[in-house]
Amino acid sequence: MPAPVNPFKAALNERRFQLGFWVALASPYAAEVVSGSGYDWLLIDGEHAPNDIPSLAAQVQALKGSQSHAVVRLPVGETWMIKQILDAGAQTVMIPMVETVEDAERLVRAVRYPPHGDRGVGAALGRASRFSRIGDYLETADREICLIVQIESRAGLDALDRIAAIDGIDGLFIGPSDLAADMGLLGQPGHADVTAAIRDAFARIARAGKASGIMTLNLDQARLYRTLGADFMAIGTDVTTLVEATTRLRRQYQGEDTQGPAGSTGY
Ligand SMILES: O=C(O)C(=O)C[C@H](O)[C@@H](O)CO
Repeated sequence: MPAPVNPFKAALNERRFQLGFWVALASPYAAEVVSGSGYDWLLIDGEHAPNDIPSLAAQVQALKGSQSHAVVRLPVGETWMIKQILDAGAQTVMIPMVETVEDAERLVRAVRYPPHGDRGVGAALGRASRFSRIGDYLETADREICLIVQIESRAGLDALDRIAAIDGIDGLFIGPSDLAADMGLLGQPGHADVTAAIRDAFARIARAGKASGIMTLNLDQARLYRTLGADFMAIGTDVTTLVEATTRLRRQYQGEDTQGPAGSTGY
């Protein structure tokens, strides 16, 4: 019995658009609630949400059986974190702030078993192999692991072509908020200069034959990103949606203006 097929990786390889949503409440219960909302993937945020490996793993488990694939964003691309979250059953990991070819090549090695990488062998203890019930896991795991790197600085953009060319990098996710900040446009991810940089990045990623990812809380921006070539895109977060919905309900009951923004727009 081989490692489970990674439907998200298969979709990216076939350029079938994948609609996503950000999960940052750091709760398996909340992740399971969102997993019934029809998104192709859910970003389980280990960078900006109060998560650790156990809580990230619990949210991966909470998505099992739903149509939403777990994309786990680690806080940094530490080998030990990658090893543990893959052994816990995550099949798709996203690493923030990748800026060099060397970093990207190290990440590829971290998600692959020898001789093609240096992922530690211990999945027999983990959920990834169904606790050793998948007898062929070691031989079949690599092909079902999906590695996404975030390009979200001018240095990352400078190295983008060489990073995209690396075998084993499946997708490149442009982080508009951090890219805007690095461009001197803190809090303005929708600025025209940021959008121009994203347009160029998407074109270069496509030329490399890789998948482009992004996120936005603005639906008009989302439709623009789709026309620019986004292959996987998150269009909201659990936290901001909860703030907006709960605030709007109170205002409606109290007869207040419900048009005003309820939460942050600079994300
Ligand atoms: O830079 C970005 O934009 C991202 O990487 C997404 C944000 O980190 C996400 O937390 C939304 O604010």
